[in-house]
Amino acid sequence: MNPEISIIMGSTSDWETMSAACDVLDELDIAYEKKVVSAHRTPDLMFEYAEQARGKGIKVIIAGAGGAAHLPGMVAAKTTLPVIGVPVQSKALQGLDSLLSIVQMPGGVPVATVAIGKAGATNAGLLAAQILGTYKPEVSQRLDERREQTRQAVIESSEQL
Ligand SMILES: Nc1c(C(=O)O)ncn1[C@@H]1O[C@H](COP(=O)(O)O)[C@@H](O)[C@H]1O
Repeated sequence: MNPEISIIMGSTSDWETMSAACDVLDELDIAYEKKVVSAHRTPDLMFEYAEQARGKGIKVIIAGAGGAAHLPGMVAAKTTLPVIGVPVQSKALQGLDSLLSIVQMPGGVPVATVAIGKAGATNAGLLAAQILGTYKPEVSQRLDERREQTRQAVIESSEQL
């Protein structure tokens, strides 16, 4: 089965963060593809990738980048597939630069931006799954089960406090 979710990142150094999105999709048994694509370093590849994504059957793109994080916005400029942007934590500015580069898109070209770092990448995976869940009942059922596990874990942790 062709993957319906694409996870792209500006560098292999983003993997530590972006692997959290992959972990969630693995847990939910959702197929995805992952790739390093950079608006700055491989601009032609980035354009080609964004233009061809829909034709390949991709439904949602998760794009993570750090620093001058133009990748999510530039991909969003080349496709009307939903793009979820993950601000990777940078060394110099702790990811505030990444966040602001991704979140402040001009009107007309949205990027759904999540929080900085691994927790944001986890939520990006969940949000992508939730989008698939709007038309795939088996996915929304797995998401409901995961929510229930989270609820139970909080109750148990409270009892052990
Ligand atoms: N922000 C971007 C883009 C882009 O937006 O196209 N391409 C790479 N990068 C970011 O540069 C940081 C450092 O990359 P290196 O570790 O390879 O030097 C990474 O966080 C990457 O996402």
